[in-house]
Amino acid sequence: MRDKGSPGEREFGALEAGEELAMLAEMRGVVDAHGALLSVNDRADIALLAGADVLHLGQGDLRPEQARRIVGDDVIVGVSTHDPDQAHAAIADDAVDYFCVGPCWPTPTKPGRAAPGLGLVREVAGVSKPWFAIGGIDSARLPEVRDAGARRAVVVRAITAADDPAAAAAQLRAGLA
Ligand SMILES: Cc1ncc(COP(=O)(O)OP(=O)(O)O)c(N)n1
Ligand SMILES: Cc1ncsc1CCOP(=O)(O)O
Repeated sequence: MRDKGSPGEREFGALEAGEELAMLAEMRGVVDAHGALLSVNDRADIALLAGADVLHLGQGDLRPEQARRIVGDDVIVGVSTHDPDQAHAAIADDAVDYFCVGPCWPTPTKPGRAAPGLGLVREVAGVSKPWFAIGGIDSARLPEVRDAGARRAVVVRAITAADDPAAAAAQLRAGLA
């Protein structure tokens, strides 16, 4: 769950911790019904209390080893990275289970975030720790992202802004198979 920059956040302000927990409790039921994972953005305390499967950290959040002290060893911990140093630090960090590299293209979902582009994807291509390309990716761009070496991708608008989100997700999945 990521509320940052959402229409709901713009209209009602950022979620209070209690509101976020209540929403996560509802989402737990939905993700379980679909055999999916429940991922919490930024907040280790909320991930622990929500029984999340995944905690995703940005560069300005708790460091992975600090977050681990809160969520323990059973939660999957991931990190956003935006340059080679950050990516190699995530690769070397035993507290990190996966990492993301991007934005691959500038994206309105992350206003003001400079895009390292596909160069960063190429930098980490072949690394054995699981990693995802992120930022500005849609089905049309997926072949380029794959050619750069990515086998996994994170998208926001390509699904949330699609006329048919289920079809868009299926097309993306097929493009990564
Ligand atoms: C899988 C995945 N990737 C990235 C995010 C993070 O979004 P955000 O908090 O806006 O960005 P960073 O601060 O981490 O750069 C996520 N939740 N999940
Ligand atoms: C959270 C985040 N971090 C780098 S780009 C991004 C957002 C990606 O959104 P979109 O898929 O809509 O470009």
